[in-house]
Amino acid sequence: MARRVTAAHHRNDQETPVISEYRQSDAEREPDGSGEDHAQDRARAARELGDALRELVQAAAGTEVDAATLRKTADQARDLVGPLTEASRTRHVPPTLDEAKPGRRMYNPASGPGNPIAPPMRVRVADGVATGTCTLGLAYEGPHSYTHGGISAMLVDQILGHAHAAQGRPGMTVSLSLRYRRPVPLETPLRLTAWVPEDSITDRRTGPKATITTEDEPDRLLVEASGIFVIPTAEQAERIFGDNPPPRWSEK
Ligand SMILES: CCCCCCCCCC(=O)SCCNC(=O)CCNC(=O)[C@H](O)C(C)(C)COP(=O)(O)OP(=O)(O)OC[C@H]1O[C@@H](n2cnc3c(N)ncnc32)[C@H](O)[C@@H]1OP(=O)(O)O
Repeated sequence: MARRVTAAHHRNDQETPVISEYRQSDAEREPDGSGEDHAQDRARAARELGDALRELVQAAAGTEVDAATLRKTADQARDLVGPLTEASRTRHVPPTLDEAKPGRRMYNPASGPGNPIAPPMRVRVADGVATGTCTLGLAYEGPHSYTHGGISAMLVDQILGHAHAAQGRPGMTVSLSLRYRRPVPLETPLRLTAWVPEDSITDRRTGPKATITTEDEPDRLLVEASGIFVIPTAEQAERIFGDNPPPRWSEK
C-alpha cells in the first residue's frame, strides 16, 4: 500500500491529524549514526533520477521518431510512475531530503537537481552577489532555437531570491519585472548575476537586480530584471502555510 507523508496538525487538515509515516528521522537515521550516510545516498540517488529524467525530457522534446516508437515509449514511461508513488508526500510537507540539509531544495523547479523540469541552475553566492549557471535544452524553447520568456523569468526569480536571502533571511517575490533585450540562446552556457543595491534595502524588503548573459559574452546583456522581495511576518507565514510554516519565517 502507498505510504503518504502528511502534514501533522496542518491548519487546513479537517480530520484527525495524521502523523507522518515516512520521515527521515524514523526511516533513515539509524541508532549508530549510519542514517547520515543513508540520507546522503538517497540524495545522490534523487539526483541520479533527476538527471535520467532530464535526459528523457530533453530527448522527448527533440525527438523525430515515428508514432509507434512514441507510443511504446509512452507505455514504458507510465510503468515508471508506480514505484515512485509507493512512498510520497502531500503538498503541505517538505521533502525529507530537504529536512536532512537545511537550505537545500532538492525539487526546486529552477535549481533542484532532483526535479526533472529544472535545468538545473547551479547557484553560488559570494559577497552578496548570486551567480547562476546553466545550459538550456530544447524542452525550454520559446521562439525557435531560443529560450521561452517564462523560463527566463523563473530563473531570474530564483537568482534574485538568492541575492535577497544573502542580506539575511529568504523572502517571497512580490514584484518581478523583466526587460528582454535579446533572445536567450538554447544549448549555450548561460550566466545569471543578481545583487541588491544598498538603497533598496528596508527592514523586511529588498529590491534586487539581475542580468542574464552567455558565459562567453558577459558584457552583452540578454535580459535585465528587477524584483521586490519581502520577508513575510510570522502572522503572514502562518496564514499562507498553516500552523507548520517554514522555520525561517515563523519567528515572531
Ligand atoms: C536561499 C533561498 C533562496 C530562495 C529563492 C526563492 C526565489 C523564488 C521566490 C518565489 O517565487 S516566492 C513565490 C511568489 N510569491 C508569492 O507567492 C508571494 C505572494 N504575496 C504575498 O503573499 C504577500 O505579498 C506577502 C505576504 C509576501 C507580503 O504581504 P504584505 O501585505 O506584507 O506586503 P505587500 O505585498 O503589500 O508589499 C510588501 C512591501 O513591498 C512593497 N511593494 C510591493 N510591490 C512593490 C513594487 N512594485 N514596487 C515597490 N514596492 C513594492 C510594498 O509597498 C510593501 O512595502 P513596505 O513593507 O515598505 O510598506
